[in-house]
Amino acid sequence: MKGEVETGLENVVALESSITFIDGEKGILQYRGYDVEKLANLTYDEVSYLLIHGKNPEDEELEAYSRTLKDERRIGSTLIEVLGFCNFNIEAMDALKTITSLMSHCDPDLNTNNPQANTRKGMRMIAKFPTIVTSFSRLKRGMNVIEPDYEMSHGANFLYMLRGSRPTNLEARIIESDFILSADHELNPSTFAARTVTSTLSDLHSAVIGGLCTLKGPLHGGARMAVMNMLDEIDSPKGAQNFVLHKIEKHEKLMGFGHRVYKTYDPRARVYKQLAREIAMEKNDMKWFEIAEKIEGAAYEEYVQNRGKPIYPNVDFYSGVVYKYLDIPPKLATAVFATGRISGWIAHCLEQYSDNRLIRPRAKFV
Ligand SMILES: CC(=O)SCCNC(=O)CCNC(=O)[C@H](O)C(C)(C)COP(=O)(O)OP(=O)(O)OC[C@H]1O[C@@H](n2cnc3c(N)ncnc32)[C@H](O)[C@@H]1OP(=O)(O)O
Ligand SMILES: O=C([O-])CC(=O)C(=O)O
Repeated sequence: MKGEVETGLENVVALESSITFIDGEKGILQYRGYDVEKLANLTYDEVSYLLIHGKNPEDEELEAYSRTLKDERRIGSTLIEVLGFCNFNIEAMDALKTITSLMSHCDPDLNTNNPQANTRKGMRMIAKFPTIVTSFSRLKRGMNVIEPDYEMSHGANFLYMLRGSRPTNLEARIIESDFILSADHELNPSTFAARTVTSTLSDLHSAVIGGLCTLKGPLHGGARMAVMNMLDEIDSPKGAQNFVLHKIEKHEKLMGFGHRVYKTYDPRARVYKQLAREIAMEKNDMKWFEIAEKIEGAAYEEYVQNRGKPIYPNVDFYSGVVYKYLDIPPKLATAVFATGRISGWIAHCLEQYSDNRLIRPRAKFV
């Protein structure tokens, strides 16, 4: 056995991948060689195709990809019935993992594990996640489930199914960018989990369930829900400074801040901050944005003063602010993140299957 224990596998390079590049010192993030800031202006379908197929789609390829995703949006009455049985005190993530598991039973490619079948299975999950999450949310609020629209964009249809009314153009644009910005992030914990499941040659639904269970934790995607709860708790820009000081005094983590890889501002947080500003202005309600800016300012100053170095917002911070403005309930936040992340998981699982070696590190016995 070589080497010392790297706790949390920090800086351990576990595999080669041609999907996503991160420079954590400079704050650069690229999917398939393209800066995420630019990709955030495309459609989710385009970026999903890019991640999964490793190239930009030709017009007709995008047309066909998008058509399949739209046509696959519907979930059957059995899945809706089971959603109805889910405990409504749970987070949408728990419903999503239950339904993903059940969905595998109904998948026509259930027992096939080749690249074509896995791409089809992956596309079904990408298409149906918005329907599952929004249906759960509506049932939880005692409302009827909305049939998907088969023409709207991925993002616009998500908000339509959540609310039962069409979103504004800006809202539709913002949720589309949200799904793109959330879509992939190299070997983050949930993707690593999904790849580990894949590396045993288990099936794609199992790998995605592994990803969902991992994303849910508050140190990972669960921080997005925690950020929304924090905004509610602070409730006014005046309360932000004290909130941050209190966290430092109690040696508690500030949710939506810090990152294993970024030593500087997370490039996605910068885009989310701009989106949050735009939606706040459209709604003529700067409250959540101002609270967030105060938290960010206080976190920077107080951590420099108390710990000698700043902490910066990560992807979960301003996305939580954006969700406040989109009226996404906190218990839905991490499942909305997963609705974007699913394309990244599928891309990584396909890459893993295509050149597989069992992922199996060692422990140092003590
Ligand atoms: C989609 C995503 O997963 S993005 C991350 C979402 N998670 C969060 O926002 C939760 C809050 N953040 C954190 O817990 C961490 O920053 C993590 C889990 C993201 C990264 O963790 P690690 O790389 O293991 O860093 P670790 O937790 O060891 O922190 C290193 C130092 O920075 C401090 N630190 C890191 N993040 C924070 C934070 N959010 N608030 C306060 N201090 C922090 C730690 O206390 C530690 O200080 P010390 O060296 O004085 O003990
Ligand atoms: O990369 C990570 O460790 C966490 C993260 O930002 C993500 O999954 O988007």
